[in-house]
Amino acid sequence: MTKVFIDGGAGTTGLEIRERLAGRGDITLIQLPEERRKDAAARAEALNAADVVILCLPDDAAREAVALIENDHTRVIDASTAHRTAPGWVYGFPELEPGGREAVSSARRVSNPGCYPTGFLALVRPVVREGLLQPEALLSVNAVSGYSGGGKGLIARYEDKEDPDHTETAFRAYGLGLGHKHVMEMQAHSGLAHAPIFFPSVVNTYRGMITEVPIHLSQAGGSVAALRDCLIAAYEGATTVTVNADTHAELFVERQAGTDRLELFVFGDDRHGQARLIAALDNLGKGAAGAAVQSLNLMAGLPENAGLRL
Ligand SMILES: NC(=O)C1=CN([C@@H]2O[C@H](COP(=O)(O)OP(=O)(O)OC[C@H]3O[C@@H](n4cnc5c(N)ncnc54)[C@H](OP(=O)(O)O)[C@@H]3O)[C@@H](O)[C@H]2O)C=CC1
Ligand SMILES: CC(=O)N[C@@H](CCC(=O)OP(=O)(O)O)C(=O)O
Repeated sequence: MTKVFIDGGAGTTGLEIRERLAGRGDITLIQLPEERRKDAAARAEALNAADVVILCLPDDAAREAVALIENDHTRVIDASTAHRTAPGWVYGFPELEPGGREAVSSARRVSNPGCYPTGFLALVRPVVREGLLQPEALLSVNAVSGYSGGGKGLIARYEDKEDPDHTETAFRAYGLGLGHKHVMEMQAHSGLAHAPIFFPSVVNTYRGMITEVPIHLSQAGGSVAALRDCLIAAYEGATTVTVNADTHAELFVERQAGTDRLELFVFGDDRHGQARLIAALDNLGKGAAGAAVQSLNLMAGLPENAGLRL
């Protein structure tokens, strides 16, 4: 029986992870009473008693939680941005690189990928690795997220009419200063020499995400089929990542809402020399809780897809 403690278990991602672990006979959850869930001493005790801890905290609190671990036994999955490019941390995306599954299985410290980078990297990393796209390529990423992607604070902004920043707008672009916290992660794990230009946005729906990378075929593989074949080969045998060969799909942001799947598409036309690489996922699924539970399963030697919504 694997003992798991979710630090930040009352937050948006923490609650999603709890739902996926509920009723499982192979996991025991260590839980703190509501009044002690932010008490450093209580957290330290739970962090050190667990086999695996999952940090669903703001970045600074996640760093603090890691510092509170004083033994060699407790293994960590950090859902925050704090350690995604940090030395000594394994990137918790088992399908992304050959050997990724083994790396996560044996890791003591795993950083859970960001929701936007999950879609971007799934599309771009295999194409760079196989040499269809030069590392010097200059890319852009357009993405749209459900508002749960911003956690309790952003959920309140959309759902609580008393919130000072309440909005009912359908579409909101943000990160316009081009310094979004996910950009470094996207560059570091893609193998690109230059950071992509990132255009994130939020729509007035709770969950779901679409991430797109537009590409000129003259700098990427030469044909739509070459790009699609590259992705199909990269994810052969993967169960959470699939490549859909539909060339005329209409994509709704909620397409994978409520699932832990990551679905990839390559649209385009060789005659126009352009392609659109698109990923559909749930920001709270493969973009957060689903990925964390998948890593937990691998680290604990349990069936990789246990508890996942596939
Ligand atoms: N939402 C998403 O789609 C995704 C989120 N993430 C990342 O996951 C992490 C959690 O995000 P999310 O669940 O959305 O955020 P939430 O704001 O919904 O939840 C964070 C939780 O952490 C608690 N918390 C804050 N500080 C402390 C502390 N010092 N000790 C104990 N608990 C604390 C908060 O308490 P309180 O309830 O009192 O505020 C809250 O319950 C973040 O780093 C985020 O970037 C990653 C990918 C996707
Ligand atoms: C809609 C929205 O606000 N999304 C969040 C990203 C959510 C997420 O992925 O959190 P991590 O940074 O831990 O990966 C944002 O852009 O900051």
